[in-house]
Amino acid sequence: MTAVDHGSSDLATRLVEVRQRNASTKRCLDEGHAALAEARKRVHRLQAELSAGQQEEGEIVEALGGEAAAAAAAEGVETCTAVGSGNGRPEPAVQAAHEAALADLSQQQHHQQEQPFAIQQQEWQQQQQQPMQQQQAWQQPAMPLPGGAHAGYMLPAQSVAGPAAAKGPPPGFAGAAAAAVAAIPEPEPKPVEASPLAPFPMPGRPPRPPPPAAAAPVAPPLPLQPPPPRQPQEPPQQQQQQEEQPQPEQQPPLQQQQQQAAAPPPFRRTTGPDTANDAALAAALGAGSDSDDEDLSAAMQRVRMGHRPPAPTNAGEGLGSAGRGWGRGSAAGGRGRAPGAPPPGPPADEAPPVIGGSAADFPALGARPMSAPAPLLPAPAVPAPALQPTGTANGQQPRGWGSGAWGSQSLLAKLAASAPPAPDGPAEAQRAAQQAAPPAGVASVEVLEARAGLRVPGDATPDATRKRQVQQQRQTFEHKEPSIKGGRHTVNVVEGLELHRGVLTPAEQALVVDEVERWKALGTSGHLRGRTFSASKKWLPGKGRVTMQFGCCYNYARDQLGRDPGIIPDEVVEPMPLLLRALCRRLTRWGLLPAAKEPNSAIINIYEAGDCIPPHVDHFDFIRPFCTLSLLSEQSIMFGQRLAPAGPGEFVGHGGETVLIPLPKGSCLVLKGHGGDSAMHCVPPVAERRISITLRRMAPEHEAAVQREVQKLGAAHGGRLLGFWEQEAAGGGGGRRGSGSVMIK
Ligand SMILES: O=C(O)CCC(=O)C(=O)O
Ligand SMILES: [Fe+2]
Repeated sequence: MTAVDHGSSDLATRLVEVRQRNASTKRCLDEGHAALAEARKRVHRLQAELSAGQQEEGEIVEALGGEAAAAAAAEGVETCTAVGSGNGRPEPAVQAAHEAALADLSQQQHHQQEQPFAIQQQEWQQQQQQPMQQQQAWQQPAMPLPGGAHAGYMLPAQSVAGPAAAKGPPPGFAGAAAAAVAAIPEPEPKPVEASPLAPFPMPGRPPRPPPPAAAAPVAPPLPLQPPPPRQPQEPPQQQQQQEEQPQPEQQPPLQQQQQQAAAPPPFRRTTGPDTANDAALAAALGAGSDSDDEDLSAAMQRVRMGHRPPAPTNAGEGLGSAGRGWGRGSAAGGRGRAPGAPPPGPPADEAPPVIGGSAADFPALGARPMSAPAPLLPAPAVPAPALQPTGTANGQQPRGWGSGAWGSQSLLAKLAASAPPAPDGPAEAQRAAQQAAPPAGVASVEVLEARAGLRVPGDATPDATRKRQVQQQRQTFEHKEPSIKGGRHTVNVVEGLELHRGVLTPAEQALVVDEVERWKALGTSGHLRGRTFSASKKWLPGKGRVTMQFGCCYNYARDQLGRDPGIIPDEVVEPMPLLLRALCRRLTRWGLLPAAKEPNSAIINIYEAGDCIPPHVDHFDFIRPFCTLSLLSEQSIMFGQRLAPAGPGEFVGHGGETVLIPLPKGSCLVLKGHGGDSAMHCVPPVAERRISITLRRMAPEHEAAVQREVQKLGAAHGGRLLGFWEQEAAGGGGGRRGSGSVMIK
């Protein structure tokens, strides 16, 4: 055989080998695809099953009525009292019966609400006498927590250290297929078509005997303990995997325990400074006079003199000046009370009783329109502020409300363009800020923020410094529980949550609160478009949560017109005010949210003492991550794999387990991962007035639909829609009662 023969035979052998290997790889790939398809199908099936279960559950609970359901829950019956939830789809007759029952409740609520609570207390006391490690954990939260048994404790404001464990392949797959499947991102949690975990989604539970803890009294009281002081710098943490094999519980470090025992700093009040009017600023900036302070002042003055409704007397009050966030009542609400502690909220003689209940009970946005949408007026003889062409934000300009038709883009573009680079240290920050200082005549990001009403004029703290300070305080959380899916898995209920403190300084909080109060006054007097503003009927004390939504209309529950929970594009609401857009821009500029996910919608919740928001998972019409900002008082948000109302203003977790995270004033809680996708959350009755601003970005298809409707409405009137703040800035007196909006060609 010649050398050439040898060569070609080697090649032939190699060819066979390579072909075999390729065939094998292809087989694995096919297997991977098949496994993926199966997994997707399974997820879809489970979600459909869940949706159907929720619906059935809602109907049963609806039929039972709030009180009976609460009693059932207190008796350990597995029930999720999503009374009247959108998933429940109550028939009109059932709905009417429910309304009547609730009306009765409003007459007799005092007596009726005592019963479930009494039952719970009794059971709780009985349970206290049982020497269970689990209960000791509740009583002694600062002590080491037993594995998986620490129910309902106040989650220490503590970062979770440690790298995320590598996510192993799902059981049953091996080799390349397993790797392929393991590498697949979690399927989009969208496919629940009927009502994906919408309003107060009480996810259905597979039929199985209740776990031992479920039969226990639902009220594992939480210890009243102050949240620990802010931690100094903490390195960024990797996300925890959602479900892991059981691991030994981590014991809180001694230092942290001591910090928890420390008394909170005194609560102080200040009066917020008057706010600059963002509308006037936007108009002036939009007209190209971004450095013309005279124009700005004149426009602001015009707004203040002519079009500003009287602010409520409490506007701007109640802000802790220290910004440290240890407000009173951080452990208030829900099942998070210490044994023997009084119910949450203000003293009994001034606190209205809270009735737990349905989506419809709470002033759920869009649950039912409180008033007919404001009629459109013909185009007024008001000159439109000349708006600049849209700019780019961090290179990725969100579409929708942020662009064109609804307002000045120029300010936001400048905000983004003038953002200083990320610094590495304090000196670096200063240098970076100086280097990034815009040339003469170009407004800096600090100035632009001030013009948007977000930053106090004269506050020259470099944006880069603020960004670094906030980033250094990022906190992540861990609370592992046995997975409700069963098996040996545990789940970190709060995986993916991030708490960022100091996103707004106390003075900035005052600015924002002042604006929110002003918007509320506009809404109360009927000056905001359609369903932008939604107030409680107030026929049930304690349910007076006022809500305002900007950017899109969102149905928490099925509405009177039979529309499902989710974004309702044809209910056009006010666009995002400039202040909120500047705030969203800050969040992306500082890296709290990805630039591509900059929020374009907002829901503002104004809680009076005793108000709450029932358990829910935010609708998947909004993408993750999203976030919620806290103002006025520090209150706690509760998370759990499954949460359900268990009595008046009482929420209980699956097996009694809940996690409370105190939300300091000026902080921003980012929700994603398990904490944003799967775990439920609620805000138990608040002890003090609180405002939260939930900022979310619509999924692209919804954003497009909303935009279409806005344009359609504009075109139908031969112009385009202006937001209320644009009208104010235009000096057109927007906010004429009933108008809600004007058209400007
Ligand atoms: O008030 C909060 O912090 C939470 C609000 C919330 O969960 C929501 O708007 O979906
Ligand atoms: Fe929420």
